Amino acid sequence: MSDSIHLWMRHESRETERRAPLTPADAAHLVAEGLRITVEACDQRVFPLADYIAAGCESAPTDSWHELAPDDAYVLGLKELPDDRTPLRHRHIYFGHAYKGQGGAAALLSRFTAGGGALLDMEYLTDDRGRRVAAFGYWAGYVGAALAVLHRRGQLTTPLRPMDRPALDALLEATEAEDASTALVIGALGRSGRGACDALTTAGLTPTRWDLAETRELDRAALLEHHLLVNTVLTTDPVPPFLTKADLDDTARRLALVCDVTCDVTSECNVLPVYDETTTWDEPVRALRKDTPRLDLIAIDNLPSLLPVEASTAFSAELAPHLLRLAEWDGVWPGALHTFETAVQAQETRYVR
Ligand SMILES: NC(=O)c1ccc[n+]([C@@H]2O[C@H](COP(=O)([O-])OP(=O)(O)OC[C@H]3O[C@@H](n4cnc5c(N)ncnc54)[C@H](O)[C@@H]3O)[C@@H](O)[C@H]2O)c1
Repeated sequence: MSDSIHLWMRHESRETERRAPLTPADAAHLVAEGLRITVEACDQRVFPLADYIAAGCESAPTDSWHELAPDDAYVLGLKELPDDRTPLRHRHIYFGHAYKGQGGAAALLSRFTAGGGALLDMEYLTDDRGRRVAAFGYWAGYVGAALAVLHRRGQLTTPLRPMDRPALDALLEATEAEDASTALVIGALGRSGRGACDALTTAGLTPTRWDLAETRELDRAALLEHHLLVNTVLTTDPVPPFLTKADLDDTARRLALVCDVTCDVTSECNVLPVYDETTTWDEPVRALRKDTPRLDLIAIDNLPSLLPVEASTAFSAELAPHLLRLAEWDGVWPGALHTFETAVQAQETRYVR
């Protein structure tokens, strides 16, 4: 039984974030297994609060975890916490983006150290073979590639709004005639890569698929021959960049659009160090070069939110079995805590030096 575990699913502070890490159906299963689950009200969440209450969860006001969540509750979320610099005393399960030298990482880790809490980062919940157990990658890749295709076909309407897969597929299929674009997906064997390839296939294209083997010795000329590049690489070690500013100025390149699903913009591991800022739902496309020839960028870091039901349902199904194992503190959890503690130690060592 897991009756000592209290999960507190918080409100997401990003207005565009409609996903949830746990669906009402999976919450019902966890409650039946003895977990206590509190769900904060969240206007934009795709699943109504009433569905969680019907599933046996308790409710709490928006953003109330600071004051109301007991110290031993696990605060569950997806994206960033409000940036208010308060010390963090709980164990938080979410995507912290704090271990790869990203902007704001040191400040976030310091908040945990100050409050005595811990980050159990969803990106670092891994199995015995080091593979992530729960990820949104597939739908990120799917949506990213779909947006790229629609932009190339002049069919991308802004601002972007969440939809469901049948509606997105209908757009891709309706615009397929006469599109002779060549598309390259790098990281094609991963989750996002598979999603990207599936969307491109739905759109009637046949993507070139590169993964580790094909980039070991990067064929830059072949890369620049494609009209569209979708980057879905996940690397934790710095590698030589796939694109440089010199490539952007290459007048012979055919490459006209880059969709960076990875969005590791401020990280040391960024394989596309040719831009500094992600793009948004309001302005999803930015020109990196206006001529020589034109090169556009799509780099949206919350792509799966555009298909919130499909993305949440897939993610929750992967995560829920691991939440059940919090009580025994086995499986993915000790490793996630160790990763956090290692990051904190590394930060403290840097400060001492
Ligand atoms: N933009 C978004 O909204 C969004 C959402 C979810 C995930 N992501 C990001 O997408 C990225 C991919 O996630 P994933 O779940 O697909 O990861 P994954 O581990 O499933 O796949 C990554 C792939 O990259 C390949 N790879 C690693 N280094 C490579 C290299 N040097 N050359 C070629 N291929 C290489 C791996 O072999 C693997 O197949 C991550 O950085 C993740 O954070 C972005």
